[in-house]
Amino acid sequence: MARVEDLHRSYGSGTGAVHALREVSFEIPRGELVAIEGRSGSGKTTLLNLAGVLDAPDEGRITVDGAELGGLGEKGLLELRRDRVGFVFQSFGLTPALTAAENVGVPLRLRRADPAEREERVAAAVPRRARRPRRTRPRELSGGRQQRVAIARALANRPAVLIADEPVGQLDAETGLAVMELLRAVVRSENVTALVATTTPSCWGSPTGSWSSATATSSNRPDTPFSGAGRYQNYVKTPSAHAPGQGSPAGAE
Ligand SMILES: Nc1ncnc2c1ncn2[C@@H]1O[C@H](COP(=O)(O)OP(=O)(O)OP(=O)(O)O)[C@@H](O)[C@H]1O
Repeated sequence: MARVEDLHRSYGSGTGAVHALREVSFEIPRGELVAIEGRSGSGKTTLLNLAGVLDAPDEGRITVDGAELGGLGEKGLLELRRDRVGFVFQSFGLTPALTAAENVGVPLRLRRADPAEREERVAAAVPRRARRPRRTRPRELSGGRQQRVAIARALANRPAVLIADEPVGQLDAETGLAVMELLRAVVRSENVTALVATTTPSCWGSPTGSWSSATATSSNRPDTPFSGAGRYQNYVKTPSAHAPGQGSPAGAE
């Protein structure tokens, strides 16, 4: 469970101050994904940076699995960011010199996970039968494949929170939909809380049939950039429609 309460974040001061977020509140249970939609400049990245512990709010509280981030010291925040948060970026952010499997293993190495656990997690994400992506370097993979590897890397440490900033922004519509389906599936199978920003709501497809949608709470004031065009949209998948390919994102096509 991730809970955001009354978040404020401004940049600059005086007449030049930009109030990127004001009075933003919502909560996301484990195993659910919240899409943050909004035009460019509406504060999506600011919100993701706060939720991903890359930045601190001016006011407000963020709680992950009952632990309030403001109460953690520098060391605690560093460990939380390293071990409990997974990041997915628009431009994939894979290390070019490493193979796909080695990229997936990076967070486990940073945490000094033992080799057996590393192999087990990498094998789950990039199955041995998927030899090509396993041994291939990122530049030899399609954009969709690269993003699948990046998602596997983000989940390698079994994080509590998955942060994705425009994860399909560089993919064509069809590939983007497939990657979004994968994200929805792994959020369920890995029981992670996911926060996904997008300026392109169409990439979500329509929440019909096995999908239901509900709007999460937010109490932005009308003059904030976020309230102008941003909204929180929570797509919840019904348990009866579990997608295949869970747990092996880089191996699933
Ligand atoms: N470091 C900063 N210094 C000053 N202003 C900033 C800074 N970062 C963001 N802003 C401003 O805060 C507002 C929100 O920016 P943010 O990047 O969070 O929006 P966004 O919705 O993610 O936009 P985009 O979709 O273009 O990435 C914008 O007006 C932006 O110019």
